[in-house]
Parts: sequence; structure tokens; C-alpha cells
Amino acid sequence: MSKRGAFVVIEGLDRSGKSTQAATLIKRLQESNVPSKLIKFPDRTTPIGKLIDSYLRSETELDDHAIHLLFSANRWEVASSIVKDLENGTTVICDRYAFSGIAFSASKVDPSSKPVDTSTSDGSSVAPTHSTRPPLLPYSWCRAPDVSLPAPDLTLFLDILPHIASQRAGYGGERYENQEHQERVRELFSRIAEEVEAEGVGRWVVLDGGLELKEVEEAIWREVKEALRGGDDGELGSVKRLWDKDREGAVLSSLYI
Ligand SMILES: Nc1ncnc2c1ncn2[C@@H]1O[C@H](COP(=O)(O)OP(=O)(O)O)[C@@H](O)[C@H]1O
Ligand SMILES: Cc1cn([C@H]2C[C@H](O)[C@@H](COP(=O)(O)OP(=O)(O)O)O2)c(=O)[nH]c1=O
Repeated sequence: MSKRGAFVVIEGLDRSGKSTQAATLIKRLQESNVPSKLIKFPDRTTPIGKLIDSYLRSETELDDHAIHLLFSANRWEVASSIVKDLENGTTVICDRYAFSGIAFSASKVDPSSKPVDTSTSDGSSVAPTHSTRPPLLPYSWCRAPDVSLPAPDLTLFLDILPHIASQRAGYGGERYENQEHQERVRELFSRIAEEVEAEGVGRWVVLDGGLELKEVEEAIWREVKEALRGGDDGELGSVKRLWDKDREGAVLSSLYI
């Protein structure tokens, strides 16, 4: 069997530079004769992707649960082909993945809901914000549909402050592109990073997406070269599965019987 390809995910807020960097990275890999392929989620070309596209452009309304499941289904549509590519030695670069799925859905709130207690120690209260309202969808519910998807070997999180991203070209045209929502998404990405690290499946690396294009490109290249070497033990091993502890836990508690 040929050496397995690496599964590299690029994540971040809207306009953090993911697509720009993913395109540069794939070019660089191909120039270095590394068999590689670029994929992107949402993949707006499939029938499911077309529903997602129409929702994101606010042309249609969908229940928040339903759109979350469609985003996940859009990944499951190609999950087996990702594994096949990796096993055949192709490195897969993926612009957004399940982590966006969790962060963007779990950050949703009902603007008409009662805010959680916002009183301060001196008895006054602060104005309710996005972050002080209860989530529409529980975090664990948002994570569940992606359990067992192929796990990335490396996730590069392009960190950027929402107000900086909002000044970049193209911002504001789609649903979710508002600063309050993006602030909450950024907080959720931190929680996800902790879980990825705790689970020990793949590395999560935070890079400063506010740096000059070239500096971000070089930082990404350094990390990807290391991932291609297979990390400390020089072995990528078999493709792992996302949040697999959930699946093991279910077996142990006999939920599968
Ligand atoms: N490091 C950077 N510095 C300044 N502008 C950037 C940087 N990275 C990307 N951009 C610009 O910001 C905009 C959004 O970038 P893009 O790669 O489409 O972001 P994303 O895919 O994360 O939404 C584009 O106009 C792009 O040229
Ligand atoms: C992959 C994914 C993206 N999203 C959101 C993030 C973005 O706001 C939006 C569109 O993603 P994308 O096309 O990557 O937009 P951008 O180029 O602006 O980063 O979809 C989800 O809500 N769930 C998901 O599972």
C-alpha cells in the first residue's frame, strides 16, 4: 500500500482567509509533486448543497435543526471518498469541516429568548448580547451527526478578530456574517479545539489569520510539511474517526445492543 495521504482541514471565521490559503496550499503541494486534492464544505454543487446555498443566501427558510443536519449530510456524501483518497496516498485539503458545523449551529440563539442572568455584583445589569442568550441547539446535539466522520490529521485554525474580518472584501452578504454571531462562533471554536486536543485525534494549530498573506502561507506550509512527515513517529497510521470516544462509550454502555 502506498503511504497514506494527510487529511488537513482549514477552519476559521468567515473571511479569515481560508479559501485564499487553501488555493495557495494546493498549488504549493502540486508544485512539490505531492498528490493532493482540494475539497470544500459546504459543497454547494450537490442537491443537498443547493439547499444549503439557498438557505445561506436567505432565499429560503429552514428549521435550524434541519439545516444543521443538511450541513452534516453534505459531508457524509463524500466521507467514503475522502477515506479512499487518503488510503490511495492523496493528501486532502479541506476548506471548512465538521468543526464549522458545530460552531455555527451551536452559536445560534433565539433573539426573542430571555437572556441568562446579566446582573452584576453592584446590582445593575448589562445589556443582553448574543452570548447572554441561551443556545437554540445544544452543543452535544450539534456534534452528534458528525460522530465517525474521517478525522483530520491536522486542523489549521486561522484566527481573526471578527471586526477585522468584517472589513475584508465580500463580508456581510450571507446569513451568519454579522459580528455578534461571529464572536460567539469564535468562542465555540476554542471549546472545540480543547476537545480535539483532549481526544488526541489529530492536531489543532491556531495561526494568526490577521498577518500578511505571505506570513500565513509560510506558517501553513511549515505545519503541513510536518503533517506529511507523519508527526513525531513518522507514521500517519490508519484514518481515525471524529469523536470516536462517543462511539466507544456507546459500546461500553451497551447502547448498540
Ligand atoms: N492575510 C490576509 N490579509 C489581508 N487580506 C486577506 C488575507 N487573507 C485573505 N484576505 C482577503 O480577505 C478576503 C476574504 O478571504 P477568503 O480567503 O475568501 O476568506 P474565507 O474563505 O475565510 O471566507 C479576500 O478578499 C482575500 O483576498
Ligand atoms: C461547513 C459549514 C459551514 N457553515 C457556515 C459557515 C459560513 O458562514 C457559511 C458558508 O461557508 P463558506 O462557503 O465557507 O463561506 P466563507 O467563504 O464566507 O467562509 O456556512 C455552517 O453553518 N455549517 C457548516 O457545517
